[in-house]
This record gives sequence, structure tokens and C-alpha cells, in this order.
Amino acid sequence: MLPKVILIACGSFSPPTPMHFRMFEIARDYFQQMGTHEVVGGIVSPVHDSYGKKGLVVAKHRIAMLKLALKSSEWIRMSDWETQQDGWTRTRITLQYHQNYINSLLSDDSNRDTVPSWLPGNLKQMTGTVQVKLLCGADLLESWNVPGLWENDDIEAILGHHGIVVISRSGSNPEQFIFNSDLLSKYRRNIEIVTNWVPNEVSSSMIRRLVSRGQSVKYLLDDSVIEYIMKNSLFGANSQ
Ligand SMILES: Nc1ncnc2c1ncn2[C@@H]1O[C@H](COP(=O)(O)OP(=O)(O)OP(=O)(O)O)[C@@H](O)[C@H]1O
Ligand SMILES: NC(=O)c1ccc[n+]([C@@H]2O[C@H](COP(=O)(O)O)[C@@H](O)[C@H]2O)c1
Repeated sequence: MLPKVILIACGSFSPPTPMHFRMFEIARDYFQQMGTHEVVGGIVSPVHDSYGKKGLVVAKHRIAMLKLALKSSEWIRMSDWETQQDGWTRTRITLQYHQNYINSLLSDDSNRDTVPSWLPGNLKQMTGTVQVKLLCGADLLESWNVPGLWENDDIEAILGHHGIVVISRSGSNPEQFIFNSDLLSKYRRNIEIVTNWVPNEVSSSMIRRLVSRGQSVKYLLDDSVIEYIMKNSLFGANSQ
């Protein structure tokens, strides 16, 4: 039996773009081809409001947009756990929390009936344990050497206890980035670099820019997400 993996993408999702979900499909296909792991679920974890990044709309709206965008996915769920904490949660803690929660449920048959909505639907039939891996674009990996942003202890814990799946992004060179870091090279076996052969550079910031200028974002975002943005006048949209 292959080791079971749940992929978690942590981010702002302000707003969620199709690429945020496409990453999951690319990663699942990769593991299927490699035959090394079975991907049993995917989770997106929007960041807490106090993260305070430019362009971050309140969690209520980000959660609503994620729910709309994820309606068509059978296996990617949204966890609002981070948004419900008292403040911002480091990614290491988010991975740990979700992994511990899932594995404690799997170890006890009696408490599987009231599971949170972010858990994979097939959990009830599952046995054994799962490993939660961080799924991200290459830009997030490269943010690991921004001074003061990530603690080395956290990077070591993420790589040592979980592992990371990095989707290529144009302008990034994750192989080189890993080679340049002693810490990342030490954990090279826990880093999967997946080439996205159909790159798409739609980003939340580009969407925000277009919306704030009153320009169209049709075909870049799910129609239901566009409708939500316009209805709630998010990102400087004029709802008239
Ligand atoms: N076009 C893309 N290709 C690959 N990965 C992506 C892409 N867009 C976002 N991601 C990844 O999605 C995750 C969540 O990112 P985030 O919410 O910060 O999105 P973003 O679109 O990069 O945001 P912003 O433009 O506001 O910085 C990150 O791991 C990021 O690398
Ligand atoms: N030290 C950390 O754990 C750390 C630092 C910076 C960003 N992050 C996370 O990275 C994700 C993406 O952040 P950005 O949207 O700023 O790229 C967010 O979920 C955020 O919480 C974690």
C-alpha cells in the first residue's frame, strides 16, 4: 500500500484563482505517475485577517469565494481553521494541526461521525495514517530566504515532518534555489518539484489590479467568483 498524502495549500486567496486549485490537480497527477504516494485529499487554508497583506479582504469574503470556486471539485476542501484563530498562524503549525487532527480521527473508529467539512469525504473508509504535505508555487518556496519571514526551525520541521510539493512558476528556479541552501539540500528527498507544463501566470494581485481599474476578469476567474466580487464591491470594483 502506498503512503497516503493530503496536500495543503496555505495562502491569501484574495481572490482565489483557478491556478490555486489547478496546483492540486498537477500534484495529484504527478504522484500518480511516480507511483510513490496516494493523494487522498486536498485542503486550501486561507490565512488569518491579521496577516495584513496588501489587498487581503476579510476572511468572510475569501471563504465565500473559495466555497463558490470549489463547488466543482470533488476532492479539494477549504479549512477555515486558520481564520478562526486569535491571530496569524505559522505554516508549520497549520500543517501540524491538520495532520494531528486527521491521524487522531483515523486512530479512533468511534469519533468519525462528526468530522469537520475540510476533511476528505473518503476518510470514513480509511485506515492507517496520512502525511500532510505543503503544496505551493515556486514563489512561496523562494520566499523562504526573505530575511525575517520564515524561521529555520519551521522550515526544518516542515521539511522533516511533512514535506513540500513545489509547482514550477515562470521566473522561478526551485532546483537552483535548493542547491544554494544547505538546509534545503539536506532535506532534498522531501521536496518534490513538479513541472507545470501548462503554465498560467494569473495571480490574485493581477486580478485585483484589473478589477480596481474596472477591466474585465472574465475567463480568468470562475464566473461565480466574479459575480461575488462585483456584488460585494471587492478590490475596488464598482457594483453599478
Ligand atoms: N500562477 C501560479 N502558478 C503556480 N502557483 C501559484 C500561482 N498563483 C498562486 N500560486 C500559489 O498559490 C499559493 C497561494 O498563493 P497566494 O494566495 O499568495 O496567491 P497569489 O496569486 O500568488 O497572490 P498575490 O498575487 O496576492 O501575491 C502559493 O503557494 C502560490 O505560490
Ligand atoms: N513563517 C511562516 O510560517 C510564514 C511566513 C510567511 C508566509 N507564510 C504563509 O504563506 C502563505 C502565503 O503568503 P503570501 O500570500 O504572502 O505569499 C500564507 O498562508 C502565510 O501564512 C508563512
